[in-house]
Amino acid sequence: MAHSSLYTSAAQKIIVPLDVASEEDAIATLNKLPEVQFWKVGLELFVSCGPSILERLKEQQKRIFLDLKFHDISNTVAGACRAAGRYGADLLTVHATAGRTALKAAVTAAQEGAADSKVEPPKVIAITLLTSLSARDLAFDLKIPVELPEYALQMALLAQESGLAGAVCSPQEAEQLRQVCGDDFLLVCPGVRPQGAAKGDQMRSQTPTQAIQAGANYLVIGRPITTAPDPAQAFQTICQELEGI
Ligand SMILES: O=c1ccn([C@@H]2O[C@H](COP(=O)(O)O)[C@@H](O)[C@H]2O)c(=O)[nH]1
Repeated sequence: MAHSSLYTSAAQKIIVPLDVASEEDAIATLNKLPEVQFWKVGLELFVSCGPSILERLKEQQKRIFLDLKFHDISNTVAGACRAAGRYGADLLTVHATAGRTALKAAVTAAQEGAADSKVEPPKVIAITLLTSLSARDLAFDLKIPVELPEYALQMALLAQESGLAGAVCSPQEAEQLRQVCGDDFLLVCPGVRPQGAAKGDQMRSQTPTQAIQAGANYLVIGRPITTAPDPAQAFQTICQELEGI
């Protein structure tokens, strides 16, 4: 059986970030990983080369997670989401800590932007707590006197109450968020590491199998794939792991 049909359902759950600084490098990454259907464009690439990379992805019928993590006053978040809504991305991020008014404004504005350019609106999802932060960081540096799982849950509930479609959380919090927020709330999990892979700056990681079993809809997996000696093989190995669940 061809790899493309064997790994289709698992492949659709994996979002690979294009964490590179030029459109040329992004296209080179795309070409190395033709099986990847869902790509993430984040701050490094978008700030480096602007929205033209989104056009390149759409030309190839790829799905797009526009991970710009807006965090500002509500008027500014709304303006950014209106502009981002015009690109036809599938997912768009804002920080939950922008607050209820900004979150509500983000959803409305993303829909307005999409209507302007006659595309489907992106699903707006909230960052609960960056996966690079530990319980220690939360308590001692951010001075937030709440246990980390409870904090992530409260941020997800704030997002849900504000009309967002889902949240970004670590796989370690996914099970609780799935139980409380229900099956219709999207859970997108970065911080996913195959067994034995380097964690880098990810502080709350789990394996692909653990993340899916905990209730994640999508896994964001970057460096374990993109910096592997054979990225296509690394992607395929993760797909095989997920097909075996
Ligand atoms: O809490 C968050 C939110 C976003 N990310 C993004 O996911 C990828 C993870 O890349 P790896 O190479 O697999 O670590 C990266 O683009 C982050 O910006 C996150 O890690 N945590």
